[in-house]
Amino acid sequence: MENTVGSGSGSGRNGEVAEKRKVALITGITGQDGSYLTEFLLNKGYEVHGLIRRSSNFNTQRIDHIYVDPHNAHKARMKLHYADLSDASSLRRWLDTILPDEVYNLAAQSHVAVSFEIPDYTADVVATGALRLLEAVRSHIAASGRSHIRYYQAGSSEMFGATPPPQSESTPFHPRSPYAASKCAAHWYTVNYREAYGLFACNGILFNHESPRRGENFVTRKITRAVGRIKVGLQSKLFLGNLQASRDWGFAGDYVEAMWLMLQQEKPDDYVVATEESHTVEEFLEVAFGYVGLNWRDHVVIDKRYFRPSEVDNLKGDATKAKKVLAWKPKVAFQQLVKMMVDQDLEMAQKEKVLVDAGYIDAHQQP
Ligand SMILES: C[C@H]1O[C@H](OP(=O)(O)OP(=O)(O)OC[C@H]2O[C@@H](n3cnc4c(=O)[nH]c(N)nc43)[C@H](O)[C@@H]2O)[C@@H](O)[C@@H](O)C1=O
Repeated sequence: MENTVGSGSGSGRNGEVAEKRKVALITGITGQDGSYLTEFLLNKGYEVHGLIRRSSNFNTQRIDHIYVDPHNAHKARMKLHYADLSDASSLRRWLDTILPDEVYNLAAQSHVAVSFEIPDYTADVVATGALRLLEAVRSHIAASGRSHIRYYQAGSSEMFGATPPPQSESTPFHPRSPYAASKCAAHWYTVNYREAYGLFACNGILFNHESPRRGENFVTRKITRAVGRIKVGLQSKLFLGNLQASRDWGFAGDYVEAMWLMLQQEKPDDYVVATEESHTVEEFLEVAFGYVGLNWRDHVVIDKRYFRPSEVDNLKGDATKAKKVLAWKPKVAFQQLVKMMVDQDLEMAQKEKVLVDAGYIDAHQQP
C-alpha cells in the first residue's frame, strides 16, 4: 500500500505493524515557506500535497527540485493539485480526497505594499481565504469524523504594526495595511474555530523570515539581488524607500520547523516565532554591500514610490513561549543570513553576466 512508511504495509521484519505515513496538505506550496516546509516534512517521512493556483506561466521553481512525476508512484511523495483559497468547493473537495492529518495554510497575497494597491483581493485571499479553509476543515470533520486533523495558520508580525516592541503573544494588534488587517481577521477566525468547534488550530505569529528563495520584491532579496548584479557590473543603482524601518529577520528554513512543532503539541495554541534581534534596512545594506567590498551609499537612491501610506517602524519579537514550550530556537543569525543570500545572488549574477556578454539576454537596470 502506497500510504505507509517503508516499502510496504502490514507486519515488519520483527512482526511490528508499519506505522501509517502522515499526510500533510499545504496551501502556498510554491512560495518560500511552502518549499522549505515541504522539504522538512518529506524528510520526516510525510506524504505532502500542495494546492497550487492556475497561472499561465509555471510558478513552481522553488519546488521543481523536489518534483517527481506522479506516474512514478513509489517515489512521488509530493503531489500538486489545482485549487484556490477563493474557491471554497475546491478546498473541501481536496480535503475529502487527500484525507490529510495536518493542514498548513501558507497561501497569501503576502506583499504589504501591494496590499494597498489591491486591498479587496488581499482581504479575499488572506482573510476570507483562511475562513473558507477553516470551514472546509470543520465541515470535512463533521462529515467524516476525522477529528484528529490539525490546522496551522500563517500569522504575521505585521499584525502588531504600530504597537512598540518587544512584541509577544499578549501584545495588542494594531495593523497598518490591508494585508495586516486581513492577517488579524485570519488570526481571530482561527482562534474562534478552536474555541467554537474544538478544532486543533494554531496561529504561528512569524516575524520576517528570509532566504535565497525570498521573492525579489521584498527588501532583503531586492538588496542582495542588486549587490550581486552591481558587483558583476550588470546594474549600478538600487532604488529603495524607507531605510529606517527595523525588522526582526530570521531564516525561513528555521521557521518552518516551528510551524510543525506547534502541530505536535498536546494542545493547540498561538506562538510568536522570532530571533529577538532587530535591524534597520540601512544595517542590512551595510552588511550586504560590505560583504562584497562595496559601499551602499554609492549605489542606493531613495525613491518615494517605495514609501508606504502607513509604515510599520519597529518589529522585534519576544519568542520566550516558543523557546520554552516548543523547545525551538533559530539557528541562523543575521550576518549569516545576509551572507547566505548574497552568496547565492552573486553566483546568479555571474551566470546572468555570461548570458548578457554572449548577447543572449539584455541587462536590465533592475531585475
Ligand atoms: C512578516 C511580514 O514580512 C514581510 O513584510 P514586510 O516587513 O513589509 O517586508 P518587506 O521586505 O516588503 O519590507 C520591509 C521593510 O523595508 C522597507 N523598504 C524600504 N525600501 C523598500 C523597497 O524598495 N521594497 C520593499 N519591499 N520594502 C522596502 C519597507 O517599507 C518595510 O518597512 C512579508 O513577508 C509579509 O508577508 C509579512 O508577513
